[in-house]
Amino acid sequence: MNSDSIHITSEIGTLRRLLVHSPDSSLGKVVPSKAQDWLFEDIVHLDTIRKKEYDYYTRILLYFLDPDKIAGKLTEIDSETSNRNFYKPDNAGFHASDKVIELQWLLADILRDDTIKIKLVASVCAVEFCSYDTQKCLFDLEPIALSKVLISGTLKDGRMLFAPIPNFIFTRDIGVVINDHILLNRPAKKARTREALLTKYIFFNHTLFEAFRNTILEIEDTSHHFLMPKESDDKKVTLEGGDLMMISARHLLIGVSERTTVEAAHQVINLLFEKKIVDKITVIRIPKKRDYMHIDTVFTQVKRNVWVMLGNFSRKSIRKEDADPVERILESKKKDDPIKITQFLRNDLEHPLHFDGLEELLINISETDLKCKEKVTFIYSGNNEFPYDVREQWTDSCNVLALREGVVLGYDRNDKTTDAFRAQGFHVIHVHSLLEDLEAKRVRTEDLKDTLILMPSAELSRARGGFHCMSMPLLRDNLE
Ligand SMILES: NC(=[NH2+])NCCC[C@H](N)C(=O)O
Repeated sequence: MNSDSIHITSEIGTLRRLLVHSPDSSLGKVVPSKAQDWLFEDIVHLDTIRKKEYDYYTRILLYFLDPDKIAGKLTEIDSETSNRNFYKPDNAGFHASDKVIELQWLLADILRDDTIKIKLVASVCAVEFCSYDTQKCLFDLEPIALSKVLISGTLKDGRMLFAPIPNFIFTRDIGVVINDHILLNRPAKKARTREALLTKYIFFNHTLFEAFRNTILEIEDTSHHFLMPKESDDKKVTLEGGDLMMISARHLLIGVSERTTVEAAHQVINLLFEKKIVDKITVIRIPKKRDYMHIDTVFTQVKRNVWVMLGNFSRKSIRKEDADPVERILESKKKDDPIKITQFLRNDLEHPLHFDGLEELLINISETDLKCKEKVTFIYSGNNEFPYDVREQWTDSCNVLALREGVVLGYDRNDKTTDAFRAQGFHVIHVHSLLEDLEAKRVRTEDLKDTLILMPSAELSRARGGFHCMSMPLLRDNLE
């Protein structure tokens, strides 16, 4: 990749390149009593999640980002005899796209260098408390076999060396591209530690990222945290990509949430302002709650002037204007707003701006940053009707991925949210029919406008992330 192969200045510019990880065998190892530790809501059926769900995601991504790999070839790719080899990163028939980039494929690549292999195996063994013998056994593995073990935790003979990392499919959380810089995460949850380690080695060692070595940013714990008598949440530095959104060329959003601490936001602000990478950073504090683990579970952007969000974070619902007076007065006594928004400007740190509600901020972004002249509109989770609003937010109605401005991927199970998309004039199409139309050349990807593409989701949604989480964009066109 050349030096313009990593560049992100918005959430909706045409997507050109991203990092993904398709469900590996470790998803089939989650057991009920462990599911919560491993951050899954339920156990999933491996074959279904791969064949009937995630493979459709791969197909649609390739159709949009790297069509030569797929257009007109689906019958052959998906024939019985092909055995899904096209989708398996360890197989010679793997698509090996450099636009829809699979992390396991990059991992195997860097392991071909013995020096990197020694360092990475030793680091993984240190965090996983492996014996010296296990370390030696890992070092003796071939790069492809080793990449599989480092991810799944299991040897070919079925022996388990350490826990799997089933959340590796949520590549969003490993970091974020901010203009031409890559900010790496520090996971809040132990179950995600190895993901951060593996990707750090990939970014620092794979030739794909050679031109970017000097633009990788990391943040660390401070002496304050080490010296505190007991772990204080806010001084701990944890940061996950789902809480970061590069919303316009000079403006970054940071969520302070269950996963990202105030101290991490503080460090990111100082670091990015010092290096003059952005001019504006807005901190959005949401409740530390499993339901809203990152800000991208609460809202994402669809078009310059269209956002999908959970109505509970709406100023209107906070004020409860429609409630009867007694209820309204009692409610207004509660000081704790569910959301607190503070915007820092690089040139005037002492005078941050405050926003009353999420809509106010998003309208400001559309109008001020993105110079939008049209009316800014909101699509609410579950059409803003209780209990569908919270039910559908739980299954990621607010977590869509924009392939282009106005063309987004979402789950097919969020019916009321889908109705709300329709009501705003969006065309809704299921990925099965879209792929058929594309293969039959009845439609071209560039013809799609204002479209919600519905993706199968029965198993995927149990892992508690949508397509925004399942993507780490590396390159998007700048918005005009
Ligand atoms: N950006 C996101 N919202 N990611 C969702 C991650 C879901 C994952 N099971 C976790 O709890 O960590």
